[in-house]
Amino acid sequence: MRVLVFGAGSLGSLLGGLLARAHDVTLVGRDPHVERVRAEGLRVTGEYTAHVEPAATTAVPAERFDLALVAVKAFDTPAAAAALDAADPDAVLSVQNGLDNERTLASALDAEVLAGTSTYGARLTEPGTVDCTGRGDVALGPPDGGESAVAESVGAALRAADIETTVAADMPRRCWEKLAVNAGINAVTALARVENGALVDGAAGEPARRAAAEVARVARERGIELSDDAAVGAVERVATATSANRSSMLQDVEAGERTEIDAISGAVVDRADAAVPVNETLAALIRGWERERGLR
Ligand SMILES: NC(=O)C1=CN([C@@H]2O[C@H](COP(=O)(O)OP(=O)(O)OC[C@H]3O[C@@H](n4cnc5c(N)ncnc54)[C@H](O)[C@@H]3O)[C@@H](O)[C@H]2O)C=CC1
Ligand SMILES: CC(C)(CO)C(=O)C(=O)O
Repeated sequence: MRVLVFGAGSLGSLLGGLLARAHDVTLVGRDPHVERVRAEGLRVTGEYTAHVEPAATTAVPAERFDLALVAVKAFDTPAAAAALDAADPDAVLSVQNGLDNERTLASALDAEVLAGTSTYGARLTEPGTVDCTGRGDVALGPPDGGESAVAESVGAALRAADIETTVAADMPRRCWEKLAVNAGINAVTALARVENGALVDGAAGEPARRAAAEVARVARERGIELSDDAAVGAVERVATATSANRSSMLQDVEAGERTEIDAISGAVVDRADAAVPVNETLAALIRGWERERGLR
């Protein structure tokens, strides 16, 4: 398969690096990472050990691709959609966090867009090197649920590269459950400056559980079957499994960079029929910090 990875940062480089063991992969990212991959190849360390030589570029080549895998931060999705037009991909898979990414991509591209969730942990440690900090899995399928031949063939391509993959007919529920996990963990850990494990039995766990229960309520308002217990249980399970992790939002705040708050807590607030006070508060605090820093 010819695969274009748009957003060769942490997750894009990990999945792109793994895919390059079985497919013809082109990474689209930024220098100095792209420059180093071109010169020395891409090293994958941590849970996997690999040295691969995918093509790497800072602009989407005007060539045909079977699959475009989108791994930019959610606020860069409109730019990704505009840039991907040049590559004319047959299928597009978003592995990003947050709601709306698939809709943004589908509205701009003449391709079958698949929803995806990834629980792999990835971190670019230096240009040319990505560390897999946790083996997880990718779930993918049509964004509105159901089955599709394209989803099956993309799933088979990921499995051929030894990426743990589930082709799922219930992506709407899975995306909302992942949203509950991110709404519960990300802003709380970023504001409290704690690792994910502090939410398991520490005082910061209470707002995390309340935020997740609000996501479940909003999901049900939108016709998705997600119980409070399932959403809260997912937060507890992920916080336990990733207890030593600093969430991506905590890392963004520590690096003084823009966060994905709009696509996570903000998306919950935007879709709620009634007040979601915990998510409203978390979104307002992180947005306030971003404004203060001139990031929005
Ligand atoms: N890193 C992880 O372990 C996980 C990340 N995710 C999600 O995956 C998405 C990506 O996350 P990360 O890889 O951590 O972010 P990242 O910031 O490390 O990677 C994104 C990359 O896209 C590049 N990029 C953005 N716009 C571009 C453009 N126009 N042209 C070329 N390159 C461009 C950036 O330079 C950056 O290197 C996010 O939605 C995140 O929430 C989900 C699960 C785990
Ligand atoms: C699952 C979790 C919370 C792991 O840290 C994550 O997706 C993130 O940090 O963005």
